[in-house]
Parts: sequence; structure tokens; C-alpha cells
Amino acid sequence: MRLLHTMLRVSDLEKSLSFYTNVLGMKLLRRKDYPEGKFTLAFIGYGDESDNTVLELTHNWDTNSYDLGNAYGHIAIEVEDVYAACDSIKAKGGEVVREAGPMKHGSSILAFVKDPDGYMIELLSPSRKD
Ligand SMILES: C[C@@H](O)C(=O)SC[C@H](NC(=O)CC[C@H](N)C(=O)O)C(=O)NCC(=O)O
Ligand code: NI
Repeated sequence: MRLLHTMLRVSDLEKSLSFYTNVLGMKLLRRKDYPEGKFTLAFIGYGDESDNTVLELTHNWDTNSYDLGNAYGHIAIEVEDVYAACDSIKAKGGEVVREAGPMKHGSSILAFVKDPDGYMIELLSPSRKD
């Protein structure tokens, strides 16, 4: 068995695709409309689904906002340098909501970025210890 994807419902698919591809450097792997269900699925990630766990963005055509609640935590992305990644994300218009620095009560350097729907994305480097 292996992890295939995490599904996130998004309110504006084009805005989300622009963020994940232009700001976070992911690739749009495939996209399909389901007119009978009035939704679109878009799979994005850093490599083919055969070798990578990816994100499945679900766009319900009739829903333009979601309540994320208080249970969702984050998805994590590995970057070579968390400080440099934050600079790059900010320069591309991304929202860094927790600046790079040592994790509270730990030692790993991390940062958090919000996606267009408010989903949190953690940035970690290969040298993380926690
Ligand atoms: C392709 C596979 O990875 C899926 O997750 S598709 C599953 C399908 N998704 C939807 O219907 C998305 C739209 C829906 N309105 C939503 O917001 O979840 C699904 O959940 N099908 C249910 C079923 O019983 O087949
Ligand atoms: Ni799925």
C-alpha cells in the first residue's frame, strides 16, 4: 500500500492552481470535469502519481466557500532552505503566516504558508529533526 493523495475542497480552482503551480512550484498532473456531479478534480504535485503522493483539488461548481473547522492541521512540503523558500513565496505573492525559524519546543526550522482557501502548508527542510 502507499499514500496516493490528500483531497482538498477549493472555492476557486484557477486561483488554487495558480498558487500551487506558480507560487509553490507544483505541476498540474491531470484535470477532469464531472458535469453530472457539477465538480472538477485537479491532481497536482511534484511528480507523477506513480511515484509521488499528490494533492487532489476538488472544485464543486456551486460552492464558493468552505468552513475549514478547527481539526485540519496542514500538509507539509520539503524545501532545501526554509528561509529562502519563504522569501521566494512572498516575492511571488504567497502569504507566509509563520516566518521561518526553529519549531516551538523543538529544533526543526519550519514556516507556514496559507493557500487561497486558508489551508495551512508547512515548509520543512531535509535536515529537520522533529
Ligand atoms: C478520483 C478519486 O480520487 C476521488 O476522490 S473522486 C470521489 C468522489 N468525489 C466527489 O464526488 C467530489 C465532489 C463532491 N461533491 C465532494 O465535494 O466530495 C466521491 O466522493 N464520490 C462518492 C461516491 O460514493 O462515489
Ligand atoms: Ni480521491
